[in-house]
Amino acid sequence: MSNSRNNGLCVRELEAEYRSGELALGKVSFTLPEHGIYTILGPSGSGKSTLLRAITGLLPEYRGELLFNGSSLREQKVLMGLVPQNYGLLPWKTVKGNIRVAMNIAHPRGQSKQAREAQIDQWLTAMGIAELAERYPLSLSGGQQQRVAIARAFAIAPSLLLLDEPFSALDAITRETLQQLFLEHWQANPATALFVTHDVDEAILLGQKMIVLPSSKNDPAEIIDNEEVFALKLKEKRASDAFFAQIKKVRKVMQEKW
Ligand SMILES: Nc1ncnc2c1ncn2[C@@H]1O[C@H](COP(=O)(O)OP(=O)(O)OP(=O)(O)O)[C@@H](O)[C@H]1O
Repeated sequence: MSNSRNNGLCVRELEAEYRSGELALGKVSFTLPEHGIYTILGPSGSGKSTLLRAITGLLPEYRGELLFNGSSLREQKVLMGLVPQNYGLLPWKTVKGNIRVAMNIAHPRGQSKQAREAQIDQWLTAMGIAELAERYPLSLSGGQQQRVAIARAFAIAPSLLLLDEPFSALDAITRETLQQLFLEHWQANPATALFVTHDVDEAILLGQKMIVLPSSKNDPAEIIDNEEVFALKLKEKRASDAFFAQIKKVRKVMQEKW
């Protein structure tokens, strides 16, 4: 039986390998409360994508436990929105078609066709890409494809939202705009979210906690509380003392663990 106390995603001693005897992800444990957002930092190869793959079910073999709302994640149907590193868009579908397919799969007996189309239009407008609706993914820039992937992930109203470096292809200004957009939409459409990034500032700006994976798979991950920064408005965060203090803290952990 689940209760509100253990609602959310619980990762217990999760460990994975692709080749026998070679750890891709060391033992990682954390509890992400329902509608919470944690960011994940880690050096290249530390297992960030592997962790997301285990959660989505794309990596069927792992040791340890994954619980959602108190029960095994694998034994229940949890609607997940994934923004993968390569955006994962279907090249033969238009922008609108990509979002439509995801919505049809996620909610096969959902709203009327008309309501669904209106919702797709709303998400495209929210992400500032309404004019790209009939374009095909290969004709879009990396940043535009990322917006489509984010719109698609939000449009299915997932319980779990998993983002693997979603803003990596963007210039600094567009990245800031999308961070703002992302936070606004996450607040209005709360999902339990894990956000992988290589960018320390971004991890501190977006996460209630930061999970820092070590380079050695035998060391434990470091979990850094970030509620003070998280409580501020995004625009205020960058100039706050708390933000600079967190940068120092995260860099110290990186020096010790990377
Ligand atoms: N399909 C695969 N087959 C074999 N080994 C893999 C596979 N995918 C990842 N690995 C290995 O697992 C380890 C963790 O990889 P993963 O992609 O999870 O790291 P990451 O932290 O996401 O890296 P990056 O920041 O570079 O994206 C690495 O040593 C990698 O070489």
